[in-house]
Amino acid sequence: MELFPRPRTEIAPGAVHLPGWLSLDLQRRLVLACRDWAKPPAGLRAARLPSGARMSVRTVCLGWHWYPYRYSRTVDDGDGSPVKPLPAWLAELGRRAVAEAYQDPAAGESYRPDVALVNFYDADARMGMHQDRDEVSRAPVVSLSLGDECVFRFGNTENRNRPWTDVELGSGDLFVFGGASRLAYHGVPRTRPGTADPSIGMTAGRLNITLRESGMD
Ligand SMILES: O=C(O)CCC(=O)C(=O)O
Ligand SMILES: [Fe+2]
Repeated sequence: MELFPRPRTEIAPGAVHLPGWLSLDLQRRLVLACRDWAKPPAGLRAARLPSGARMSVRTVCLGWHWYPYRYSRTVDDGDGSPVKPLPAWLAELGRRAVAEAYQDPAAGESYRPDVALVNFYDADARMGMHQDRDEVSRAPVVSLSLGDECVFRFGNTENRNRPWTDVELGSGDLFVFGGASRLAYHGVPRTRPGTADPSIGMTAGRLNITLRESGMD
């Protein structure tokens, strides 16, 4: 429980932050599910960038497997296994997230996420500024955070430089970006190790789940 709950904030048009959106029970359920999804086959791995460098963040995908810079039904850059399915309950959580972030039940109804990227950050992991643009659909991205807090840098749609807004994302926070912000550059310059609440079942690190509509079939 936070002593001073933070309010819903529109960071940019179409980009909404809802602090503490997930109950502790749901956070626990998601942590357990992430642990399961992380197992091989088609488990957690650090993607290799075209430069040859590995990402410091480790990722497991559901629904469609993402690797720089495309989607596939199989883990083409890893063990070749079929990607794990995206559970219906997680897609439903995504619909609720969009409805509540935009205070628009119809926007929630029509949201059909079919991809989830589950990212695990250890104390040293970070994510450079990038756009989520490998999806054909321009439906919103739903982001759920668990464990350690982080600095989430939300930039502009033109380039990876300023102007940007640094948002503190804590465990249970929801961030939705769609509409005019759907192609905004964003990244995670740092996490805040040791800030996680162990009662959700995570003793170290940060998890982030993004839900997306691929627009593919
Ligand atoms: O970890 C985050 O909060 C952002 C993750 C992200 O931008 C992505 O997976 O594309
Ligand atoms: Fe992203």
